[in-house]
Amino acid sequence: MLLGSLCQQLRPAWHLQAPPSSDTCACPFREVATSGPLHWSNRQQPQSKCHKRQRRSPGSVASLPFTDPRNESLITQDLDHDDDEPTTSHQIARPEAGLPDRIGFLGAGKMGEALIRGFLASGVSIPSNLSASVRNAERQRSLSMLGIQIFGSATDGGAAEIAANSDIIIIGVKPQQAENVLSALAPYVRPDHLIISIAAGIRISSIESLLPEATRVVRVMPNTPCLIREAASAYVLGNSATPLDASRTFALMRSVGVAVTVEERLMDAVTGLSGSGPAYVFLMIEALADGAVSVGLPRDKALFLAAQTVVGAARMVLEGGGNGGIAHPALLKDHVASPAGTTIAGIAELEACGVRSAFMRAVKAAARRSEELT
Ligand SMILES: NC(=O)C1=CN([C@@H]2O[C@H](COP(=O)(O)OP(=O)(O)OC[C@H]3O[C@@H](n4cnc5c(N)ncnc54)[C@H](O)[C@@H]3O)[C@@H](O)[C@H]2O)C=CC1
Ligand SMILES: O=C(O)[C@@H]1CCC=N1
Repeated sequence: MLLGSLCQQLRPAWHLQAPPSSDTCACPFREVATSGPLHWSNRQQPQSKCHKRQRRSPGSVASLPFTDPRNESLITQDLDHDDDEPTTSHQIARPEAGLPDRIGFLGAGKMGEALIRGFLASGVSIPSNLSASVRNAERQRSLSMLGIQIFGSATDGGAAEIAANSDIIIIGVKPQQAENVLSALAPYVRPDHLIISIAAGIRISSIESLLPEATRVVRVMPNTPCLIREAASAYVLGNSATPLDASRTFALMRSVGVAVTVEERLMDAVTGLSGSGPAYVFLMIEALADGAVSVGLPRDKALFLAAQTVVGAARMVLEGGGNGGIAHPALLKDHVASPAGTTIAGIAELEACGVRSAFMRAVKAAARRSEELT
């Protein structure tokens, strides 16, 4: 109720778009909802979809004065991702064959495994359509427990096996290993392959220069919450990637979280923010819990409350803007801080420690490092 009244006060300044007046949504996404060729599903597709289905809004505060990226993506891309629906048989189609895409990983470490587990959990793929080229014997054993096909090192025959058994090939090695692995892959790349690189810093032009002419390449920056289907990913198309490749990439990444398109010059910024960001937040959660432990809270309860506080606050930003929009965090912050209260005392300490500047510097430093990896 308090949030609602704040919204009323601030709506003229912050809320630019009037919501649809009835339950019948006229958004453009409705038009494309049934037209996408991408889903190979034995479930009946919904009759219509619109942006209203993306998030349930628990209240409204005030939307930021820009287009919500969730709507932008969903208007041009087709993927049904409803948390209430079962998550099976929702694989991405290989349009030429009318079959699900087979996805092969060249390198499947922490990020590759997070993607594999996320794809399996979402139902966007099934074990028999997934494979990985894995160098390390212990990882081969642990990944084979997922039921996916395992091949050896990419530079020792694995790349050929992955190419022969995949429609989409994900480059999942460290940036420093990408050149060797791409060179090993190059002789086996077919025109129908889609190559997705998740390597930080490695430019599309570098990838394309190592592969046959007109290879279809997409660069993606995911993050580890793919594992629990809460990723924030960004992607950019290479010169020969088709609109269908964009849709397949979007469908894959949307199945494990949210995904937006950006220009390639912004991929370093994305890497510094959402690629590396989970680590900043883990550190923040640990530090919040440490603070609570230092004033007497048991460790387990401190961690639990700290993590849920971050989840709750993030969801208020994502869902509190009304009509599915994003709320301004400053407004939400003001609403927690009472005059002469506890919160403003805590905030004064954070400001004295330069916490804003520290977060800004962290993102900038990580983005700079991404630039250096080129
Ligand atoms: N870890 C993260 O949060 C994120 C990582 N990335 C990117 O994902 C890529 C992988 O990162 P991580 O998973 O963290 O690293 P990782 O070191 O855990 O995984 C890389 C894997 O590639 C394997 N590998 C190396 N050479 C190989 C070869 N010739 N054949 C087969 N496998 C080989 C390694 O044994 C290892 O298991 C990097 O390029 C990174 O920039 C992108 C977004 C987030
Ligand atoms: O730390 C790294 O280099 C990778 C890229 C983004 C997140 N982790």
